[in-house]
Amino acid sequence: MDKNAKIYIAGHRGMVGSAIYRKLTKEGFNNIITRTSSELDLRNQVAVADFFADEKPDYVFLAAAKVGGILANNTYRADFLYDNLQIQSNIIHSSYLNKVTKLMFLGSSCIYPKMAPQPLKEEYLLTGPLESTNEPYAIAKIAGIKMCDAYRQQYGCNFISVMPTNLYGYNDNYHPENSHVLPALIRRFHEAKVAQADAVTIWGTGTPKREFLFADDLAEACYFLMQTYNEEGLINIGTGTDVSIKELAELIKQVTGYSGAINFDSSKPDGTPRKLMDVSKLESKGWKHRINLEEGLSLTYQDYLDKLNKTVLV
Ligand SMILES: NC(=O)C1=CN([C@@H]2O[C@H](COP(=O)(O)OP(=O)(O)OC[C@H]3O[C@@H](n4cnc5c(N)ncnc54)[C@H](OP(=O)(O)O)[C@@H]3O)[C@@H](O)[C@H]2O)C=CC1
Ligand SMILES: C[C@H]1O[C@H](OP(=O)(O)OP(=O)(O)OC[C@H]2O[C@@H](n3cnc4c(=O)[nH]c(N)nc43)[C@H](O)[C@@H]2O)[C@@H](O)[C@@H](O)C1=O
Repeated sequence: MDKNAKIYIAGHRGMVGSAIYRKLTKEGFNNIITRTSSELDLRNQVAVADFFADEKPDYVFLAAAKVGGILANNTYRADFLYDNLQIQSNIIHSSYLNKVTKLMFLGSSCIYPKMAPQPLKEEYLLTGPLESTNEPYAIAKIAGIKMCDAYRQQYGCNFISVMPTNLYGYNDNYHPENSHVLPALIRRFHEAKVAQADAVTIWGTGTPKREFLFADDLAEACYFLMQTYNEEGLINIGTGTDVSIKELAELIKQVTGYSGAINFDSSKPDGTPRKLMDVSKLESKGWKHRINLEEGLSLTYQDYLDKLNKTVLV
């Protein structure tokens, strides 16, 4: 990528998009274009077509999506399917029409079958039933992978698909119900500490295992792959190690300095029992994560505290 290349980051205000923006700016790219969702609703086919025809970007990072944790995915099933299909279809098709040099589509580890062998290899895609809580989101993401492949096969477009594991970091969403587990627990433990509460309640049994990657590490991987990887299919991005939700809760308890008890609410869904990425394909290409969970959690908690000083969280 030339430093003057016109690069569109879709979703630049989100956790991932903002990390990619920071990385590209740090690397000296000076022609990055962005739009907020109120300036450009990516579900709107005509608006997206006009935007691409006017701007004609050279590279596209597709990091805009309807995103949320297990409860949001399960509750807003129609929105997760419709919004994501619309956003990605509009951007991918307009990228083809306007001869984008290269596009990166971001999927998610939830595209793999619920009971797939661990660690998850790229070849396990479409080999079994999906986890029901996030099936609509996963179906949209699988459609995105297949769309990138189809445009490559039929039109020769260099559109690639990357599958990040569960992410966390700066600019995360701390909504008490709709967020992912890691930001939800940072907020819950912090608020329990301030309120001197006796116990914090965690959803589910605490036994599911998850792999967590710091969003700035993901941005490094996306930058690396945008320059070096040009294949159809998919490539996992993760750390290759995971923890149970109970272990995560203990770590967050420590980082936030909370001293009470931890309870489990098994009426809430556990979701997929485990989704550990096989990162051998990525590592064989020369990329490895740098920030471990303990370090990333401290950075994220500090970001949460900074945010609390500036805004009132809903
Ligand atoms: N968070 C995670 O754990 C994981 C995320 N991913 C993937 O990474 C990508 C980014 O996720 P993340 O950064 O966490 O998500 P965020 O929710 O933090 O950011 C999503 C961004 O998408 C934009 N967006 C959403 N809907 C629209 C719309 N209709 N029109 C225009 N823009 C829209 C928002 O823009 P605005 O701010 O302007 O409203 C927002 O900035 C997604 O593809 C997601 O599936 C993959 C694996 C795990
Ligand atoms: C990234 C990924 O994110 C989603 O899948 P998920 O991995 O299941 O995500 P999650 O972070 O919401 O939960 C992880 C685990 O943690 C437990 N858990 C405990 N306590 C809280 C809690 O307070 N909030 C949340 N959200 N979960 C909690 C929860 O019960 C579950 O066992 C997808 O829908 C899909 O969209 C996707 O791709």
